Amino acid sequence: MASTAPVIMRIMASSIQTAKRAGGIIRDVLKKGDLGIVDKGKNDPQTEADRSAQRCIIASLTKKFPSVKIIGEEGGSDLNVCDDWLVEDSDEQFLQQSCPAEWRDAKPEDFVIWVDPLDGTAEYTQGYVEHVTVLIGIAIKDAAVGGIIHQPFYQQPDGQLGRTIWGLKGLGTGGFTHSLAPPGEFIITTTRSHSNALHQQALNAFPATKVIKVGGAGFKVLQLLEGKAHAYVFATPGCKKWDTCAPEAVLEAQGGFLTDINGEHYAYNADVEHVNREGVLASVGENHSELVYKIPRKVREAVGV
Ligand SMILES: Nc1ncnc2c1ncn2[C@@H]1O[C@H](COP(=O)(O)O)[C@@H](O)[C@H]1OP(=O)(O)O
Ligand SMILES: [Mg+2]
Ligand SMILES: [Mg+2]
Ligand SMILES: [Mg+2]
Repeated sequence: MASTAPVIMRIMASSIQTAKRAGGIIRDVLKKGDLGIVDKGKNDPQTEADRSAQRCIIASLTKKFPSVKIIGEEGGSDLNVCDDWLVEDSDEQFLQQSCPAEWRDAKPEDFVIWVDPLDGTAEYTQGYVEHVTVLIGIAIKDAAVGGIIHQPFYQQPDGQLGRTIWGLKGLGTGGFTHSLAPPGEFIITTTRSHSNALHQQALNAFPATKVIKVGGAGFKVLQLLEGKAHAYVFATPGCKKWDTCAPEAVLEAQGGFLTDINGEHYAYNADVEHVNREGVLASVGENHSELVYKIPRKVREAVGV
């Protein structure tokens, strides 16, 4: 079954296992205590966990899918990794499912895999480890189609650490229980470490009953999926394609939307600009275009300039 399954199914099944392994690396670096922090820019740290998790993911997926384009947040990585970091297996349960017809004939050269080995690095370095996710997003041509969101520090009821959420458009989602956000309230989830005056103006335009400030694009989308918030607002550039590809695919496989603040989808082919210049607006799906028009036009015009 595994070797004959369509490419999208094999990439998803390998990415699920690889994201779990990367999560283990992220826990190990924290346990050892030497984070090896490097500043890539303002409010833009990188740690040994970002570097090592990326090497694990890109080496594993490159070996399995040599003709698929893979773009990782941390740039070119040394792919000569120890066997322990080379993930060869696939999620067999995922492979039992049938591939949506629309993706069955996609060829390796149609794909781009967008890798954020550790989303929420600022929070990781500050001890908010529950905000951290590993994101593997799978695009076919321009569209974010599949995604893995792995939470290395999620505490399972049996005490085990880590859970893995997946979504594939046309198939659905797995790894979590979907809940609706409370009716009669309007809860916004937004950045805790990358705010500015313009972003604050956009937030002020919404009649929010509560604003939750947490780190990471992956964690904020999980809050939408689990009914803890109605909308995710980020009205400033700063997020990149590897931050939004996996969250967009998972959220939209569950009926939500993730777009820029004008309501347009980003394109995820290999030639796009990495920065999401027009910000991020995500919602559980009931009223996405209404949310777009809540943001004052002046604010929308100023974002990305
Ligand atoms: N100004 C920025 N510079 C670098 N990365 C950013 C910036 N703004 C957002 N990001 C990335 O988008 C994620 C979500 O943003 P926020 O938590 O502020 O809502 C961040 O965790 C970070 O990803 P990463 O942690 O992978 O570098
Ligand atoms: Mg980063
Ligand atoms: Mg990120
Ligand atoms: Mg990152």
